[in-house]
Amino acid sequence: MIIGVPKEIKTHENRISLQPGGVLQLNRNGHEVLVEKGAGAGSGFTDEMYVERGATIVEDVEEIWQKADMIMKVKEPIAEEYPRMREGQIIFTYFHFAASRVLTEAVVKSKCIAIAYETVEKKDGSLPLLVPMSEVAGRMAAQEGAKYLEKATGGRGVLMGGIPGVPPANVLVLGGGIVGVNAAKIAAGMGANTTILDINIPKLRYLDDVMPKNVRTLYSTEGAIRNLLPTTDLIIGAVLIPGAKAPSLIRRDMLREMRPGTVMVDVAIDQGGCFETSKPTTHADPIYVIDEVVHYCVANMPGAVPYTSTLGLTNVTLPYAVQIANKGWKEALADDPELKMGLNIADGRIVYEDVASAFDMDYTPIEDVM
Ligand SMILES: NC(=O)C1=CN([C@@H]2O[C@H](COP(=O)(O)OP(=O)(O)OC[C@H]3O[C@@H](n4cnc5c(N)ncnc54)[C@H](O)[C@@H]3O)[C@@H](O)[C@H]2O)C=CC1
Ligand SMILES: CC(=O)C(=O)O
Ligand SMILES: [Mg+2]
Repeated sequence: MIIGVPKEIKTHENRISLQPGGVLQLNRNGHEVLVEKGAGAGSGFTDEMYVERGATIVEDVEEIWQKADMIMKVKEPIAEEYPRMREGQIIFTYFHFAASRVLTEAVVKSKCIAIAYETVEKKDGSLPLLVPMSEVAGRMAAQEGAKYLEKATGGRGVLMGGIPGVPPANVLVLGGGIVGVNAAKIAAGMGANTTILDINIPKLRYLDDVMPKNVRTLYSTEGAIRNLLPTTDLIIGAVLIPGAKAPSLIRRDMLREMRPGTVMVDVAIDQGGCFETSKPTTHADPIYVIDEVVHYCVANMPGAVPYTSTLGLTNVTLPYAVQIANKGWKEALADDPELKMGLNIADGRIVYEDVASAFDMDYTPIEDVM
């Protein structure tokens, strides 16, 4: 198979979908890898490193899309990439379809085979291709929150850890999954009073056992959230219903219950966001203010730390990419129920129910396309 690795073109997205060592592994399995010139530079990988491991460097991105049987990306295709997607071509990347009707329609129209990292799912419900990026985004969410709590960036002017004699910041983490736990660890490590809210009681029980003393857990209800808003400094949105649009846990009227300069970091923005007032922002212009509340809604947070993120992402995606390349998508998916969960759209048909229902579009059972 020919595998194409285009350069990411989303704003300030410096990750790449394959590190040089991955090329070697695909070569060893009999596949050819085309890497766009300069695609690894943002993550610290030169063209020479890719060539040394057996890749062909291609200057013209159109040529990569035309020749590749499988395109490996990091972020979802953006408008300028829509016309490049081809019928029957496998695209293996984050799609987050439920957040974008335009993208969903473009992929349906292209008739490509869209295998989404974020819905590959293990039997226990965990999402192996999302985990490392959720770890990065969660840890970053606390860091970014701390930064935007500073006065000069619009925040309340509160130091996360306080000092002796002055209390620390109060941090609410909505969702105690991978993002939430990592956010809470860093926030608590900085000394903040941290509360994790979730609707999964066994998870709260576990977190209560393992988290540091300055982290407490709370069952997530609208009432519980409202009670905390007047004393909260930083809210981190980290809920997920896999494949579906995130639920709006902070509604517009709730902003009035917060103090001016409160900061909200909506990590769940890639699934549409869990605050009603969230809209996607970029690393170039990450925040905006509504009702004196600072909103940070960057949809590709890991893109800011590409060295760490590229290695973390490619550690987990490569074994699946090898399976797809070796067997073709139908056989690879038939052999691996985890990977099968990743198929969202194939041959113009939506086969992931939550994506179809997000936009009231037609749903086709996956067996009909396999
Ligand atoms: N913005 C970015 O750059 C990135 C965003 N993400 C996104 O972050 C989100 C969270 O991802 P993970 O932590 O990996 O998911 P996860 O599945 O590990 O955790 C989600 C948690 O939300 C909880 N939850 C669901 N409904 C809830 C409610 N009403 N109240 C409180 N908790 C609720 C679940 O019980 C679960 O514990 C996803 O949308 C993911 O795509 C992940 C990485 C990067
Ligand atoms: C998960 C995701 O959307 C990202 O890493 O950008
Ligand atoms: Mg994202």
